Amino acid sequence: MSSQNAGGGDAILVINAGSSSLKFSVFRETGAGAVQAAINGQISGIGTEPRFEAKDAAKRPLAERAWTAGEPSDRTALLAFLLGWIEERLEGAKLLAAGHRVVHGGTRHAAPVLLTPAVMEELEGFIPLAPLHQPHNLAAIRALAEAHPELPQVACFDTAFHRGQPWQAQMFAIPRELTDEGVRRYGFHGLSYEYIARRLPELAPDLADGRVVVAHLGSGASMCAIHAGRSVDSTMGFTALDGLPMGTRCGNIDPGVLIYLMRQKGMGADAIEKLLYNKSGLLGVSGVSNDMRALLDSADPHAQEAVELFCFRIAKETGALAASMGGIDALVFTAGIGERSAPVRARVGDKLAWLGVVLDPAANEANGPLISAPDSRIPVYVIPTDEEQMIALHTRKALETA
Ligand SMILES: Nc1ncnc2c1ncn2[C@@H]1O[C@H](COP(=O)(O)OP(=O)(O)O)[C@@H](O)[C@H]1O
Ligand SMILES: CC(=O)OP(=O)(O)O
Ligand SMILES: [Mg+2]
Repeated sequence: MSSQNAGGGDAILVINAGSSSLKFSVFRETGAGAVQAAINGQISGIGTEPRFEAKDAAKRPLAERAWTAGEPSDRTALLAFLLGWIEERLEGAKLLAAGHRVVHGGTRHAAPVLLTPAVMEELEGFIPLAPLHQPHNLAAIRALAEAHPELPQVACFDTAFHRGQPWQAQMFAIPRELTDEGVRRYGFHGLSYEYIARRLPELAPDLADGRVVVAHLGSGASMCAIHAGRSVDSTMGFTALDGLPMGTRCGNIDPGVLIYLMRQKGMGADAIEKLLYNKSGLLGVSGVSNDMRALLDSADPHAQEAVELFCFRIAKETGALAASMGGIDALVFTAGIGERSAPVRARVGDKLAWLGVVLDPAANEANGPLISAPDSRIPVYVIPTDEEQMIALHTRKALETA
């Protein structure tokens, strides 16, 4: 890409490559290490009907495109299109680096890292631990390195924010050799939690040292116990399958079920992986959809059961995470469902009445930020997450310290 700086501030490209989408942002430096998003966009429907859209900082549409059946639309072709589009849009501004969300960083990476071939090789080793995410994260890095070998690239890990958890939260009760080789609880969605941990004290300064349960409810869903800005426990474990039921993932499950599937159903690892990652969760329970909006609109009793199970498990995990911290001073909802679904938040709120949670229905309908009533024992917030901004800030910092 161009090394000419034609004004507008140097740029950082952020890529969040998911299982069926490729989200991206272009951030511009605004001085003193600060960054501001200039473009946000995504290619969604990868593997089915890819669609590209991009918006400017004021959320005005910049471009849209769909791919017709005959056109090449595999990941490589889509990424090449995306990079070409971004390059044109940079209009000569200097691209400093690309920052990527990489879901699994193993035990070693407690901070973002500048990518080298050796680090890439290490990260490849985590593909079996995050089959829905890690291969796509790394493919985007590789494609970009091929097209622009000189461009510094930084990996920002979903696991990093959780690396400081107490050992009890990280350990499974299995033979120690397995723990030592890395079979432990890692936790995910760390970039989102880190963003919330920074943002919440701006809204509520007295919560800076508090015990906060954050519910990240997107198509992947998890919850985190944050005490004084640090992760102390989370619902996701070794992989992003654990914890809450999700769009298509099962969440917490008795490992005896897996043995049953192997013995009684003759299922192998690939079939079990597909069942638990792609066919379970809201989709599996409802038989209708993995999309919360469709379930809330459906009269099908199984759709209603899926919603109820989701809310039940969120309430249950809130209690567990509060116990991990010895109490709870606030509850925060974030990500797709957490930010936009008043009915889900209302149901969870009802189930936490024992804790003294009382929501303000009008504030909840308006998506917050404060959605609890004045007489609620703890405040409840809705805070839109911004993983991309966290990645841009980390990438900027990694360049400075490199
Ligand atoms: N208004 C809404 N009401 C309920 N659920 C919603 C709403 N808008 C989005 N969602 C849900 O949010 C999910 C996507 O959340 P998001 O955080 O963008 O997920 P991800 O980044 O994991 O793809 C969708 O699957 C959809 O179910
Ligand atoms: C880790 C994870 O589940 O990510 P996502 O929510 O993007 O699927
Ligand atoms: Mg997400």
